[in-house]
Amino acid sequence: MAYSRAIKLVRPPKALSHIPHVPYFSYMSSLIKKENTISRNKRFANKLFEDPESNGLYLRPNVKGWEVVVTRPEDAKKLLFKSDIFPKADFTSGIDGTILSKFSRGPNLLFTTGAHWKAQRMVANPAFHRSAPVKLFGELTQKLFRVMDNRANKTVDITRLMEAWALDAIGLAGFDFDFNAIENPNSSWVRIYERVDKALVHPFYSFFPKADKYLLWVLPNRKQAHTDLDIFLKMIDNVIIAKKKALHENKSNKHLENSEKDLLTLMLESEAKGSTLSAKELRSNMCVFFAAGHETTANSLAYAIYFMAVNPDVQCKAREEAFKVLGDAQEDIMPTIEQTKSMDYINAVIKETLRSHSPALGTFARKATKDTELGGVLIPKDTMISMDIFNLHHNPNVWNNPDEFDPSRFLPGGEAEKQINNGFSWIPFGTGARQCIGMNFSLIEQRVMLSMMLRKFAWSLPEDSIHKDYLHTTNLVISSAKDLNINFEKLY
Ligand code: HEM
Repeated sequence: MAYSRAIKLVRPPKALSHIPHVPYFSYMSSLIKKENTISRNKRFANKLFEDPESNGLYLRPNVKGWEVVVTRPEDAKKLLFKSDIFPKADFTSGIDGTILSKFSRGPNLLFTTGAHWKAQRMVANPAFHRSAPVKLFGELTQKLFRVMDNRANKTVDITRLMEAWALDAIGLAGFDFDFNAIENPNSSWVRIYERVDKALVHPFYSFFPKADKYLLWVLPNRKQAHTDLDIFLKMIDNVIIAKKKALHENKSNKHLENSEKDLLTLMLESEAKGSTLSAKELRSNMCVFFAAGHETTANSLAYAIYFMAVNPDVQCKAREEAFKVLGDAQEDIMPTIEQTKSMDYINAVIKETLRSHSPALGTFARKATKDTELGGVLIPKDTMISMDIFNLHHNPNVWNNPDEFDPSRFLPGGEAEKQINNGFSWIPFGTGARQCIGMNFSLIEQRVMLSMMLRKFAWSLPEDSIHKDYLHTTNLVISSAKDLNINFEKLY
């Protein structure tokens, strides 16, 4: 029994034997050892692209079994648009009580499907359309400058700094809660959140969720993470109760423009006009905004800063644009929403960063509802399938010299515009009905922060950086770069 289960785990199903697969043990060992994203993909997937006959499909293990992975734009279109054939696979069942299920795998936008998901998206869409808190993002960037100014040493771990900035941004813009991570990265709320966040992505518990429930008595650190999570969830519950009360008593943050209100208030206001979400759904969505919106944006910002450090000409052009749009006075200028729309080059840098190193390495798996075809081969009913964003963005049959960082691809008349399947060859936020709801929110965050940063500092990579030859990123679902130190020089 145990033997046959083990065989089932390490060997792909017979029905999928026509699709090449990665070797189970070396792939798992690569995940557990947090092997660098580029080298993992070179070893396991890139070989496919060398074969002219390849349809870009391959098989790899996920937490629920084996999934087919897709790397071509034409297959992305079918997979992500035909949600009747390929709805999201259910990743919520069978793991009640784990950190993942308590924090993010609940009744929220990311994990529900069908009518349940639609009802939630109807409440959340108007909130995300109205939200564009440029003033808040600008003020947080000024706060960050004050902290950077006060440091004697101008070499900064940019991943840590962007994580602090993005945590304050999502706390305040999400539900008006101030972590104050920029000024006090060791505050108790920041530490609680960090411990929860770290516990969420632990590969061992992702693949062996039962240990997270039944073995806590021998796992004191894990038990502590559960306690931290309970405290964090209670805090969110209290914020929701207070917001609802304020709204009911007509005392919510009315003084703010709509675009500056937090997402929770905007969602509660949009509820007032029709469908409502339960307290559990609201809490679950707040958690998902953290899980899906914090590290993704933080890493995207850190990567953009890295790419501008190793491409000084790109940094120079981006700075010229920041001066052109915001003026060259020697003081902080916070962009308006209109100004963020006229930053063509900075936008191209952000887009090329997201092509080259999208923090979301892939989409969540879908599950085929019937026997169907993808990439010219049979996909049997119940097969799990996901989009490999990293390999799509690095597919040399799709992008010219994909390993080169070249923002001009995204300028008017550039390569991106000319691609026939353009809409599906650049999908850092996914595509189709389940496209990232926070896409514009995140792009605005990035335009505000980077344009202000470019006016205030020039930066470079230290001589001894481990990232000198290429950006070393790792992780299972959301990539990040460790020890990404950057030297900053103040311009005013
Ligand atoms: C650079 C930043 C971001 C990246 C790269 C990113 C990436 C993605 C991707 C690839 C998906 C689609 C997953 C799939 O199809 O399986 C997604 C969905 C989602 N993202 Fe983002 N995201 C980012 C920022 C944000 C932010 C800031 C928020 C919220 C404040 C957010 C909230 C969500 C939610 C709720 C979904 C699920 C939408 C649905 O299924 O209806 N994301 N994101």
